[in-house]
Amino acid sequence: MSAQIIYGKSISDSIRQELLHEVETFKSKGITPGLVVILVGEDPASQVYVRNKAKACEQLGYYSEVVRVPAETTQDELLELIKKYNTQENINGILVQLPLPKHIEEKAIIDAISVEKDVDGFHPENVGNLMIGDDALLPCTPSGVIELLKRTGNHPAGKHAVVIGRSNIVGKPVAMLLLRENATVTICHSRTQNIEEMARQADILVVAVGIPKLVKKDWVKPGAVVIDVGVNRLPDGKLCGDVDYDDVLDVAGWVTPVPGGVGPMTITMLMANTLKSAKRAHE
Ligand SMILES: Nc1nc(=O)c2c([nH]1)NC[C@@H]1CN(c3ccc(C(=O)N[C@@H](CCC(=O)O)C(=O)O)cc3)C=[N+]21
Repeated sequence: MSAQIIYGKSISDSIRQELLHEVETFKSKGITPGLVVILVGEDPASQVYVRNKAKACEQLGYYSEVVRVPAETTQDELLELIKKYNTQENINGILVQLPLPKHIEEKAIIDAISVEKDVDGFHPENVGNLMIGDDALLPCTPSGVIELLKRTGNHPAGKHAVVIGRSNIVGKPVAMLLLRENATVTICHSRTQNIEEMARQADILVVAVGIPKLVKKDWVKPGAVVIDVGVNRLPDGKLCGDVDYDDVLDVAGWVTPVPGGVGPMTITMLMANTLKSAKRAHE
């Protein structure tokens, strides 16, 4: 038996098609969603993502700006830039690409982005609303994971979901969203004992730790859904996940590839958030 592959790229394409219809209705009222992506410094991996985001904007007919500032930009200068976009009416979403250079405090930057334009869903008020279950801009990768599950018929309700990783960007929010979908959720991390055994309890296993090929077939319950959030650039330039894809293939029921799995969904959910923010701004 071999796992079914979850083609994030094609699921992402069909969501973009749905978004395109919505955008067209919206634009017929003379309103265009706008996104600004701010890139500090020249990290080559970030360049690729930023390019993909700009491409998605073009595809959907959004207004988009990419602002590139040098790595030496001060925190105050960056805060000024954010303030400008906070008040600029043609901009509905502000994304400051992370990680930032060490002399800039990420928290100060995230806090400065207006809650309404926080399309990453990283602002404390959006995080709080996610936790409470109120309406919020949800973080893109976690909501992409939920979409992948639902659109392949793998509804989380009643399932045991095990999340490996506890970052603010993926692990914690994806656990919260799974809980909201009525899964029973376990969060594992670097200090978890018997992590392999924990993972093997999962009906849905979400891995977001940034360790290439950490998860082997012994970690996977037969038939489980394995969602690989890892994006690790290997020395040869190739992209690889946190899951040993070839190894788990004959044990898992479902598995996401890297690339072509969660990555494209992240950008699509960013587009969905930007549209949501634009709609709210014109209510
Ligand atoms: N403020 C902020 N928000 C982010 O959402 C954010 C960020 N900072 N910093 C970096 C990470 C990483 N990230 C990815 C987005 C798309 C792909 C993606 O589309 N990946 C393609 C392949 C791309 C390639 O070939 O490199 C795939 O997996 O198929 C990957 C990674 C967003 N991030």
